[in-house]
Amino acid sequence: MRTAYSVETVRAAERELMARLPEGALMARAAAGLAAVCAGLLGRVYGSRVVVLAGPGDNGGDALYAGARLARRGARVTAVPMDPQRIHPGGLAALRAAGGRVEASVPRRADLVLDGLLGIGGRGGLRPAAAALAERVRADALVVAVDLPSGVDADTGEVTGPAVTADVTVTFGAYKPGLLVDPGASRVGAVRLVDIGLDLAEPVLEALQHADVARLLPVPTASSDKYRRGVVGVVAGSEQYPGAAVLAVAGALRGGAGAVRYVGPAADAVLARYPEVLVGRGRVQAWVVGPGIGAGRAAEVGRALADRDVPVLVDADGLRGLDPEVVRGRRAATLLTPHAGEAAALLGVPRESVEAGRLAAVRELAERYGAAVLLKGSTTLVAPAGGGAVRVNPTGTPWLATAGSGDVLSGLAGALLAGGLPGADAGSVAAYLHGLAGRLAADGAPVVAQEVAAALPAAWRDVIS
Ligand SMILES: NC(=O)C1=CN([C@@H]2O[C@H](COP(=O)(O)OP(=O)(O)OC[C@H]3O[C@@H](n4cnc5c(N)ncnc54)[C@H](O)[C@@H]3O)[C@@H](O)[C@H]2O)[C@@H](O)CC1
Ligand SMILES: [K+]
Repeated sequence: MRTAYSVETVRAAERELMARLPEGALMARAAAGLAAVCAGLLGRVYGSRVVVLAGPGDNGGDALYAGARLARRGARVTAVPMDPQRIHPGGLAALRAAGGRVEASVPRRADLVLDGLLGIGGRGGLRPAAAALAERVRADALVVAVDLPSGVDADTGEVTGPAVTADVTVTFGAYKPGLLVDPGASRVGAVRLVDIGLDLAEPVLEALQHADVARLLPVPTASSDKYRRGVVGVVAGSEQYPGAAVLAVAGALRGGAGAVRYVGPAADAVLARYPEVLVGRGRVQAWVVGPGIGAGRAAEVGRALADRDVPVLVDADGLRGLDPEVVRGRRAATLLTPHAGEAAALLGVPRESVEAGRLAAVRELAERYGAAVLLKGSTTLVAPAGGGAVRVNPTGTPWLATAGSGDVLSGLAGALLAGGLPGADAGSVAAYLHGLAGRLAADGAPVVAQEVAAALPAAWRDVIS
């Protein structure tokens, strides 16, 4: 499991460690790790041109000390302070002693730029002085962000004004949520973690890895029959959107359902493609309701939710007008799977505010509905029902933003619910497999939803091998 920690937790761990170490030891560790990554990126340090954008705090200190290390190895290092009156004194002295220079404006030529403007102490987008420096960075220089790209909020990934876009981010002690959640995540480039010995408490964000998914996947045993493996009831599709039913069923079948029971007006289309499907109501171990059902079918959603002891996934049109009290009153797991627009409608806010504050939105929905919530998007997030760490999905490809892809995901997550996984596990494992299948199917080229479903077995095998 990859874990990310809040600024508060990182600062607490830092205080605790600093109390036991000589003054400056922690910053020296950070700077040494940073300089080593930069040296690796430069290949040849001697004679290279390095620019250090130095902010007023310790982030600038890290960058200046790293600059000093590179200068000692023969790099031509120029520091440009954001505010000449406020620059880390120790870092500045070290850089000068190593032969580095200080200039008021960004040099025209650079091989590597260290963004040490703001770290975890940054609040909001870059203010004008910092933004002006960041803008002058030449596109052909490698940009290495110190701890995080300046202007990205460490706790949320929110970007509320100008911000740096890095090729590489060297982060200290722990991943911060802002490195893993969009829009911040799309500005970090490759992330390198430098261990500085922090002893960290609870993470606020986690990302599953292959081994975690392999451990969570329900695998049939010799004593399993189709009912124990889970029957998934799929209420999906309409005359207008029969394909949504076919794709949700495909996801459920490929997700390891013992059987799929289809309820809705697209039975012919479903059976034509999957003759193994049962049609009509009956006992199920989980319901998937909503993909492509269109408007005016709230009664069917209500009927699934009224089955209080059976896990239910609600997606797409099923989410319209969903009553928090009904969801909160359920005993079995409920998993809601909105995209940003649907989440915005549930929260009564504009879509843009969900996209800008994805972590806050998914937490708020989980809290309001007392349900696990999977918020789809460029970084899919899954919040558990009872609070606790949010999962961020590390797999996926932009090619997955294709019609019907979400229907496959719903069926897949429904199969995992039927297999006995709790809501947030079902959602995060489904997102992981779906993203992996998308990558395998797309392989750098456009992909359609059916192919994502067809690639699920390959993704499954990849995870367990
Ligand atoms: N906490 C830790 O465990 C460690 C922290 N270290 C470094 O220290 C950094 C944090 O240092 P600081 O607490 O000094 O904070 P920062 O260096 O992130 O920023 C501090 C100052 O920037 C200014 N500022 C804030 N928002 C701004 C904005 N939007 N535009 C312009 N100026 C703004 C404020 O004056 C603020 O006091 C970390 O990111 C990391 O680089 C490392 O040295 C190692 C250990
Ligand atoms: K930075």
